Amino acid sequence: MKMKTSIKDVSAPGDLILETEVDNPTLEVELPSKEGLVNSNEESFKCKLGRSKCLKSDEHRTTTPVIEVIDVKKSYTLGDLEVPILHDINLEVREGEFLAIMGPSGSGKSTLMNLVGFLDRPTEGTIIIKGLDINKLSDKEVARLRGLEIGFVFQTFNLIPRLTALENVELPTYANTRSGVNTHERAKELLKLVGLEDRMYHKPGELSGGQSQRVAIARALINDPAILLADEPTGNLDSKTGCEILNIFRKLNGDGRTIVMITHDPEIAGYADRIVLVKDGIIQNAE
Ligand SMILES: Nc1ncnc2c1ncn2[C@@H]1O[C@H](COP(=O)(O)OP(=O)(O)OP(=O)(O)O)[C@@H](O)[C@H]1O
Repeated sequence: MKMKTSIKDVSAPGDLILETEVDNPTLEVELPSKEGLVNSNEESFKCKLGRSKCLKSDEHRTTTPVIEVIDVKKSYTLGDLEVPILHDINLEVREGEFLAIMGPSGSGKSTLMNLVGFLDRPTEGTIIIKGLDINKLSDKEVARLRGLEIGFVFQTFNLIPRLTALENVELPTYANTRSGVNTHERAKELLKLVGLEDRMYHKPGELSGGQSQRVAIARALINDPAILLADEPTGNLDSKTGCEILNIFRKLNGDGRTIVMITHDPEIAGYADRIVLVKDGIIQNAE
C-alpha cells in the first residue's frame, strides 16, 4: 500500500512533555460495536480499545526515523517584540510509531505540529521528513512533500461546506497526487473504510461531528501519506464518538502509518506508544 517517496517520484505540479512508556501495551479489551457505542450511556462510557497491533515503544528503536526535529526554535514577531515560543526542540519519531503530544494550553504543541507538517518554518534548526531536510528544499518541493507525505486532521474538521463528503476527500489531489492512482475511486474506498459509504454525497452540514471527522480522516489519507498529524482530533467530539475516531487511528497505526496526535486527554494519550510532554516551549521528556 505504501509508496516509496522522493521528491522526484511525484507526478503533481505540494509543555510538559514527559515521555511515558505505555504501561500495559498488551492491554486487550473488547472494542465496543458501533451499535453499542450509540446506545451506551455517555456518563458511564469508557473507551476500551485493544492495542495488540501496536508496536511496543522499544520496537521503534529499530525502525527508521520519519520525523527528525533538531535544535528547533520558533519565535513570533509581535510589533517590535520577538516572542520565543519553542526553545531548542529535539524530537525523533520513528516509522510506525504512534506519538501523543500533551501539555498545557499555550505551551507550543500546535506550533510544533505546524512546523513538523511544514505549515510553518522554524526560526532556527532543522526539520527532516523521511530523510529530506526542509531547509534544503524549495517552496514547491516543500509543498509536494507536505501534500504527499503528511495528512492533517484538525479539531474543527476544516471541511468545505459546499462540497460533498466525496469532493472534500478528493480535494487535496487537485494540488498533489501520485501517478497511477484513480483518486475518485480511492476517495470512495477511503469513505467506505471509515464507515461512510452511505454518506458520500452528503455535505458537511448534513453530517454529525463524528462523521465529519471521519471525512477529514479520509481526506488526510487520500495521498497515502506516511505521516498523519492530528491536532486534538477528538476535542470537539463526545467521548463515545472520540473513541470511534481513536479506534480508526489505532487501526491505521496497526497498518504501519506513523501518527502524531496532540491531545489534552490522558486517557486518549494512553493509547499511543509514547507520550511527549511540552511545557513552556520545551520538551520535558523526549529521547
Ligand atoms: N501566529 C502567531 N503569532 C503570534 N503568536 C502565536 C501565533 N501562533 C501561536 N502563537 C502563540 O504561541 C503560543 C503557543 O501556541 P500554540 O497554539 O502552539 O499552543 P498550544 O500548546 O497548541 O495551545 P492549546 O492547547 O491551547 O491549543 C501561544 O502563546 C500563542 O498565543
